[in-house]
Amino acid sequence: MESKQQKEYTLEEVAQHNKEGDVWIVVDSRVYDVSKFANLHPGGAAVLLVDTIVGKDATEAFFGLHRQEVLFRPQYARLQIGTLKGKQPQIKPLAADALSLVPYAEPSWLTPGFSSPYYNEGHRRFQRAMRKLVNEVVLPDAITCEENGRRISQHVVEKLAETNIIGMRLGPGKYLKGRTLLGGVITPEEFDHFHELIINTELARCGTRGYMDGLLAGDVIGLPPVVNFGSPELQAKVVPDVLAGKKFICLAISEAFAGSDVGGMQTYAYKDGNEWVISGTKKWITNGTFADYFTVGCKTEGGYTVIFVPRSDGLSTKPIKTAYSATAGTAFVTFDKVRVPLSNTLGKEGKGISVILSNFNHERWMILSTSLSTQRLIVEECLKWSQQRQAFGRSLNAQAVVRAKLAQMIARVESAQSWLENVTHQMNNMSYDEQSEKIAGAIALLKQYVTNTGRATAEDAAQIFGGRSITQTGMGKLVENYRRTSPYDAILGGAEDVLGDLGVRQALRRMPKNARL
Ligand code: HEM
Repeated sequence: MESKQQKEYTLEEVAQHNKEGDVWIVVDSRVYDVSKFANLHPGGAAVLLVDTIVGKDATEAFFGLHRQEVLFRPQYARLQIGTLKGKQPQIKPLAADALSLVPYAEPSWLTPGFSSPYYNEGHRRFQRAMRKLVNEVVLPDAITCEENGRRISQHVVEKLAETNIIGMRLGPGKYLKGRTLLGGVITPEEFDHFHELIINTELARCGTRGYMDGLLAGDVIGLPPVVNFGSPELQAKVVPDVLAGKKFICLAISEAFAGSDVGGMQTYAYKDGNEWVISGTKKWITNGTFADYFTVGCKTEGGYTVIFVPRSDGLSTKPIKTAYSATAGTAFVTFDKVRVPLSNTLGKEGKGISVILSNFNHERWMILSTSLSTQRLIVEECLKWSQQRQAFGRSLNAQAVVRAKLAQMIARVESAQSWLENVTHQMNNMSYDEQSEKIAGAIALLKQYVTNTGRATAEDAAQIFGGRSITQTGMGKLVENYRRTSPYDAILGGAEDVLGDLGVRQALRRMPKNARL
């Protein structure tokens, strides 16, 4: 906040204000009067009074200890009284839709001078609008909710509904017909999986993993079985309200008895007249604490069946404490003789496994694309930090060992991005069923690769950030969040090892019988 009245000062004038009760400092050519603030300073008053800081240009010390956003928070911006004579501040808040100029901070299609076969002008317009919306509406809520554990704010839900992001996150489909997408930057007919990839990428840049799931991930995985396998009557009753953000749905498959091995589910449904009666429990259900609807995997006579269950008497949810934020709404769900009409069956009775499996591909693709986006954010954090952090008399990136870590990080994120864009291109050109048959294995392998490399990058980032990587505020806050929560990506939607095996088994099934060296 540089107001017009602000004066210009020389370094000599600043130097006059160099004692307790009269403390001026310079950060990035901005002159601050921190005399009164000193006693409120979270880092203490004493650090502001040392010889090398008080009355001096403290830019280097400042950026060794604070993120630049500190300077732009209104309560701190108002401490600025002027600028250094003849100097212009170099660091300014970025526009809400700005791209980062740090190398590898953006995928190559967003890097000036680079081209891509996958994206057109519509994708670029869409990306800019998404970034703006995320920075202006989603990010402030993400930061607050990640910390206080409350569910996503209703005004954000309403914005996601108004822009039809809730619908778009399900992928291209009939439910988008006639809708205005992101203020009309593209038409529903243009919408493809690359737009959806952009949504995932931009949302994940908040760097708040619990909130990323709290951001209605339940809708993304719970609604497709209704859309793809529900009766027209059920769809008419459920889909519009969920897309409008008036109701929330979640996917209830995993149990304490069965996680990645869905065949081990024990929740049981039997028929009584024209109703299902459901009993059992579900665990780790994302958004379950606040969901109105549950898409439930049940054991039934002769197989498994997926059933749509509204919240009702007999269905109870309680929060599960996890290592990430309670904003995700992770729940333990209990069904105590819950009754729903037989017409709530999703897909064919006894054929629920194929409903669940076909849903998994999109879920895994969503998780890995958000995970990769945050992995890239961490690469950007490390590139910036290793440049600004001075240790042993020089920047961290002057150390070969740090550059070697950066090399690995960049290579991991870039290789995964190329693979992801290839897979996304295949999704654009295959039906839902074809995707299950042909690229379920590739998606599983790619998810294994992204989550495995993600954790390696989280560990490397922790070495680069040192103690800052274990604090939830300040310089290392994004690294801390990612390092704590990247293991989620390696588990949710199928454990990493299981997915690797699935990918190889699918390849082995397709091996020509006569393949020989
Ligand atoms: C305009 C001037 C300044 C403002 C508004 C400011 C504000 C803050 C804030 C908000 C924090 C909490 C951590 C965070 O949110 O990042 C903090 C921490 C800190 N500040 Fe400042 N600060 C200023 C100048 C300085 C200077 C010149 C020094 C010089 C050494 C300094 C040293 C520290 C230290 C040591 C911490 C604790 C860091 C940590 O826990 O890792 N601050 N400051």
